[in-house]
Amino acid sequence: MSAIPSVDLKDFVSGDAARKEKFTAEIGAAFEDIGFVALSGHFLSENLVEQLYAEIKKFFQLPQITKDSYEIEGIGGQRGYTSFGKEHAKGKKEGDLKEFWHFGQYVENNPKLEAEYPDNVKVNELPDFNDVGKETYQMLEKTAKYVLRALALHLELDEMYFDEWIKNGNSILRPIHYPPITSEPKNAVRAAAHGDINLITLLMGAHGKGLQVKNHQGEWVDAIARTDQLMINVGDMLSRLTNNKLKSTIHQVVNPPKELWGTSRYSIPFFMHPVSEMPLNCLDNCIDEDHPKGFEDTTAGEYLHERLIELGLVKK
Ligand SMILES: O=C(O)CCC(=O)C(=O)O
Ligand SMILES: [Fe+2]
Repeated sequence: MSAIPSVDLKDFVSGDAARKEKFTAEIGAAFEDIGFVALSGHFLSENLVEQLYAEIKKFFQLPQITKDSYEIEGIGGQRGYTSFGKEHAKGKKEGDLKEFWHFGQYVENNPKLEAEYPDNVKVNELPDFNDVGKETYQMLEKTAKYVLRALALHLELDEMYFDEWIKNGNSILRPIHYPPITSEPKNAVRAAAHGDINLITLLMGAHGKGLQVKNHQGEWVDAIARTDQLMINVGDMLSRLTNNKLKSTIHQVVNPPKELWGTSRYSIPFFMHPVSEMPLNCLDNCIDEDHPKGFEDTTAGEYLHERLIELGLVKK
């Protein structure tokens, strides 16, 4: 049996109260324990997923000089391309063995946020890349909205509690390419052990081996999803908000065995962020004598800024 429980979002949106409660209880229990679930019944079609993989493979195969022209100074890697080895996990000096692209929010009817967020970057060489990225972004955002509604119910909040904070939120869709390994990586790994910064992460591409999650015994367990499932996990923002009732579990992507060094890995996390004003102050109903308040008050914007400095993406 897999260490990661499976849930089906169709239960939540079925219109059947018992199925909705079942989904809420299952995902709530999983997020209080291992912090990860494999989710089917999401809003991504097979066709869209195939198209996105095709586009991102084409992008990462472009000449390095073309890719470099999409790496934009001064926006902390928040949009466009980030080259190989730039990002490192918190507290680690070796860069991760990956290059990636960022799609950001498509703001609607909000001039303040349009000014706050960097513009999305258009890849001129690939006519469909941008539209396919946008559609995937919006389908994952919709999936995340329902997952957060279930979590709100689990936390005994209003079902729509997160809705106002995630509308036009600062989420990021990050197609990642881990290239073939060509020489002994020493201490560097594809993605060193880390917790995600955001509220929740929806990960496409966890079908092969590589992603591992640290369980409560401190052992690394494989997190492998079926092809129709997204891997979903709690990020540090949600862990803070819930005073660590929901667990942001440390995970990593290990290097393959030497005979597979010649293969690339492609994965596509969607990091669900709220707007920067969202308070991350621990919820009152998550604080009691046995669970004293464990985190200082902050906002999503302040917290994100602090964490991007630690990752080497933003300078102080
Ligand atoms: O590549 C993966 O499967 C996971 C990547 C990851 O954990 C991350 O980018 O935060
Ligand atoms: Fe992660």
